[in-house]
Amino acid sequence: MAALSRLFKPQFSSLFQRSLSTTTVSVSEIQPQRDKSSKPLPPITDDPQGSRNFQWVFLGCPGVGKGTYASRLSALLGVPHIATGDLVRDELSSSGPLSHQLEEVVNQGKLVSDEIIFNLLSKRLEAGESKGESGFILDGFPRTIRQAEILDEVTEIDLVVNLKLREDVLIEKCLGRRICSECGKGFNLASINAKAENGDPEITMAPLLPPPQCSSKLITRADDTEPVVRKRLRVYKEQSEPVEDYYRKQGKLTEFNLPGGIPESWPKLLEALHLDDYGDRKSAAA
Ligand SMILES: Nc1ncnc2c1ncn2[C@@H]1O[C@H](COP(=O)(O)OP(=O)(O)O)[C@@H](O)[C@H]1O
Repeated sequence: MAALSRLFKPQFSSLFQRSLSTTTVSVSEIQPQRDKSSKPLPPITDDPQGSRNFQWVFLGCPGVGKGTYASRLSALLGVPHIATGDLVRDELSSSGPLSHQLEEVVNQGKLVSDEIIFNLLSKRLEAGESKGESGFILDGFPRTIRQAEILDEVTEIDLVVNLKLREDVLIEKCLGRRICSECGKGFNLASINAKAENGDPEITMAPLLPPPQCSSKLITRADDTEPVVRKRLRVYKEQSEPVEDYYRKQGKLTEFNLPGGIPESWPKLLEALHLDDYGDRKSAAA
C-alpha cells in the first residue's frame, strides 16, 4: 500500500494551504465530481482491496458506541482503530501548546478546527506507518463535509458505517460513561430501559460495569455533562449529519440501527457487514 501518512501529510498541507489562501476555490471544485449514483458495497473478502488493507470510516452521534464497535472491528480485521477524539484528548492532557485552546473548544461541545485535526491525524498516521501499520478504521473523522472532501483527495475510503440509536438513549449513555484513570478502559454505568415511543422501538442495554480494581478509579469526561452532550448532538446534526449524505451519494454508507447492548448488537453488526464468518475464513486462508 502507498505510504498513507506521506501521501496524507504533504497533500493535505498543500490542499489546506490552498483553501486558506483562497476563499473562492474549494476542494470540491478542484476534484472531479464522483458519480453520484448508488454503487453496490464493495465485497468483503480476505484481500479486499488487492494490495492494501481496509480503509473504513465510522460515523454516528456522540454516545452511539463508535469507539466500542470500531475497536472490536479493528481487532478482527487487523487494522488500527484511529479515533480523532482520542487524539484530541491525548493532546489535551499533554499540556502541549495546543492544550489550553483545545480544552475550551472541547468542553463547550464544539468542533476543533480542521487544521488542528488534520495535523493530529497526520502525526498519528505517520507514527503508525513507522510501526508498519496499514489500513485504518477512522472513528469520529470526517465530521464535516470539508474534512470528507479533503480525505477523498488523499485516499480512497472503502466503506462507511453509520451507527444509529435514539436520542434519549444517546444522552443516557454519554452520562453513564466512565473511564478508569489507571488502565484507560471505558465502562458505562447506565442501565437503559427505554420504552417504545414515537416510532422508536423499545431498547434495553445492561451497564458495562468495571472490575473491582477499576471501580475506585473511575473518571468522567469533562464534556460528558448533560448541557455539553446536548450541544454536541446539535453540532452533530448541523455539521456531521451532512457527511452521512455525502457518503450515501457515493454508495458507500451502511446504516446500522443498534438493537441493544454489545452482546445483541455485535453479532448483528458482523452480519450486516458480511463479516460473520470472517474469523473462520481468515484462519482457513492462513
Ligand atoms: N474530526 C473532528 N473534527 C473536529 N473536532 C473533532 C473531531 N474529532 C474529535 N473532535 C473533537 O473532540 C471531541 C471529542 O470527540 P469524540 O471522542 O469523537 O466525541 P463524541 O463522543 O462526541 O463522538 C469532539 O466534541 C470535538 O471537539
